Amino acid sequence: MKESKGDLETQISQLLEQTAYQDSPLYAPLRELWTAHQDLARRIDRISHISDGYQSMARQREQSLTERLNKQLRQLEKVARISDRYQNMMRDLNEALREASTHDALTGLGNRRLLVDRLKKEAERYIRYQRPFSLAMLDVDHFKSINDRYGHEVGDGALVELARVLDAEIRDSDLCGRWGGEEFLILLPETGSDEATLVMERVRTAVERLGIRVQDELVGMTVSIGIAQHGKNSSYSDTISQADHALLEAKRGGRNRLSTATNNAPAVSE
Ligand SMILES: Nc1nc2c(ncn2[C@@H]2O[C@H](COP(=O)(O)OP(=O)(O)OP(=O)(O)O)[C@@H](O)[C@H]2O)c(=O)[nH]1
Repeated sequence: MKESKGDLETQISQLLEQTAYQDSPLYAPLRELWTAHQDLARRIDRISHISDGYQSMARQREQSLTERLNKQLRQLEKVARISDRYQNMMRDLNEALREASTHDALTGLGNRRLLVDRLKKEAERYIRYQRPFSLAMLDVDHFKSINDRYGHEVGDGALVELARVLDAEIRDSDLCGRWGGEEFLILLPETGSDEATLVMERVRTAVERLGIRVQDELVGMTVSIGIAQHGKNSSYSDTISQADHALLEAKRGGRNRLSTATNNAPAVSE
């Protein structure tokens, strides 16, 4: 039967302790061998102890490194989330600013700046391609009396209703904006003054039919409209002036009517 290492070592140690064998010629070499073996075993023990220590140190360092890395990753994720939120906020804010700078707060229609921008573009297109376009300037008739009689809030509500009707009556490619106060401007691309007159007559009738409900009363409202087709050698502001003059003409002619500028001489139609 094979002896285990432990058994052999016990045996040798017991042999060396017995005085009876001390005179044997093998005793001294065996003792030397035994001492060398024990020395070697101690050194191996020490080395494996040190190695174990190193290994556990390395494991600990590895662990703390992983923990530090995970912590940094978590912080990075947090920063990325904050940055995403911040960017979304900035995008929304920019969008709101852009909307506020180009749209009227009361009616939601385009404002004077947006209208002028589009007008300039249409005037440039006219120079390049000679595509016709027309402008219609609208003003609510006797609007002051609505304010005076029912109050400013009802007046505001009437303007909102009016804006909704104007926007509903025109094509998607047209642009209706608030020029200021109770004045509105409609830009009609690809439209000559004859066609613009038809469209605006439809708009005038729609407004005339519109009743603003104030408590039990239905308050009527009408608009006067001046129309001008953009012409050769005209700037966009010339066309605005022509539409404005035509509007004055419609007012002078009795209100609730259209006036179309022809060669700078407005022709009134009821
Ligand atoms: N409620 C309200 N009223 C406004 C607003 N902007 C302008 N107005 C009023 O619109 C009225 C315009 O009055 P006028 O310029 O005298 O013209 P009008 O009474 O409409 O008479 P005509 O244009 O001559 O037919 C003024 O009373 C302004 O205060 C607004 O945003 N809300």
